[in-house]
Amino acid sequence: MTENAQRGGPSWTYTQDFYTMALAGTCLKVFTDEMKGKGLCATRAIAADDVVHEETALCCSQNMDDYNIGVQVCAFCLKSLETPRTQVARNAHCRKAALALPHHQLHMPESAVPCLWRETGCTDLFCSARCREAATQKFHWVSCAGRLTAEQQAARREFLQYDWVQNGVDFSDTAMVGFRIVAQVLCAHRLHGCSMSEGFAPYAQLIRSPLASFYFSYLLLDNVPTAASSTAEVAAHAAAVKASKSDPMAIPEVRAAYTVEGRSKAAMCKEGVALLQRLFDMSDEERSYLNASRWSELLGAVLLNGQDRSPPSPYDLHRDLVACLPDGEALMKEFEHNVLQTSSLTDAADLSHSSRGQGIYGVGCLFNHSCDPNLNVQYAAVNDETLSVVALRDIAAGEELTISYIDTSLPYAVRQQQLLDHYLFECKCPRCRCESSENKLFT
Ligand SMILES: C[S@@+](CC[C@H](N)C(=O)[O-])C[C@H]1O[C@@H](n2cnc3c(N)ncnc32)[C@H](O)[C@@H]1O
Repeated sequence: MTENAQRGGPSWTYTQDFYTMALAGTCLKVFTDEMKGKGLCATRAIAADDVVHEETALCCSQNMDDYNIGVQVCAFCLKSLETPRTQVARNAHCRKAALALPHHQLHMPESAVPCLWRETGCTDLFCSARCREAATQKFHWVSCAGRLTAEQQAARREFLQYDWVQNGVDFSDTAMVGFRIVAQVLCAHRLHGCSMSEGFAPYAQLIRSPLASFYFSYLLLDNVPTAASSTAEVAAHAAAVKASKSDPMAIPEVRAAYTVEGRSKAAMCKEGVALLQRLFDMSDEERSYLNASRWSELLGAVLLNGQDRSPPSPYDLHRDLVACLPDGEALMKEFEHNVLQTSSLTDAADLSHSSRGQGIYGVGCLFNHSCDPNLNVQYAAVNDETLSVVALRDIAAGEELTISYIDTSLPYAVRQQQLLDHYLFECKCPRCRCESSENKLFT
């Protein structure tokens, strides 16, 4: 164990074989850095716009709110199974309005393959028999609602309805990914005869931190000053950021928000894992492996490594298609105007709400952050759970490969705050170093 890990911080140790296999034939190489932990660099020169990496997810999962309201996606790859019409009807709460969608017949509906245990209560759908088979082998064998006893089903409902909002931060989507990872580990153990640690091995490579290390203070502060704010505000903000490094509770707003509830994060993890133990009817061996501290660490790993995995919206795809037809744009504008008149929606953009999810990528999560990244992550290239990473500019052999974890158009102070709160590090990329000295001159 590294010194860092002994102090409760993330461990930089990893299994070389895991990455040797995963990176074979790519232009990527793992390196370790004292500050950043593991990272990836280029083994050869890369040209702008080249696809640098493509990978399917170790695990991906629909966000809990969308799952609970029945937004239909493939339960394996998250591809949307809605038609533009069903999407409009759901978002506008109005089937009649959706029937007027111009040129709706242009949409070729995705097939929806039901779960093998639909007769006994599973409502999950898949986009193909192949996805159904992959899901069954990987996790669905143990988590399928149609295969659970009444007591397990009750625990499953409790898990889905559990209050995952803790101190103003919603952990439900993280819990949903964690749930799927636990199902994968148990499926490897029960169906494929692996030990619990073998089943967990791909996730043990991920940078870990207990949930208690995550504060999200930027989500709790209403008026985070920006670089454009007054100098005094920037100075006060900088002082607050500095204080928050050793003690986030030093920010009064954070302290206020964090003390309103009686339940601690540790209690949330304990209750969450107890639900999982009931839900999966775990044996003693499984319970001792998947205990509250591993669950907390797993949620931490998901928070640090989860990547947005939102399938393209069928409504957006349809609107773009219709816009290419004569009068198409005008037709769509008129349609949206009419929907807004007849529904409770106030913004046409709300019609596009498809489904959101998250993916965990074994190699993709090794890209470190820079506020001036040389790579861009694309999801829309393929309508499944594939991650595709493209070069934003020419990259020299040996250069570190970086993506941005946040919106790079944000001002320096806000970027630093978000990275610290969510990813637990201070960014010292060349752009931040430059802007930090400008800020010092300012104040
Ligand atoms: C998605 S992981 C990236 C891979 C990670 N370095 C590892 O060892 O597995 C995100 C974590 O990497 C570290 N990290 C990423 N970019 C960094 C940077 N620019 N400076 C310092 N630490 C960074 C932080 O600990 C962050 O929480």
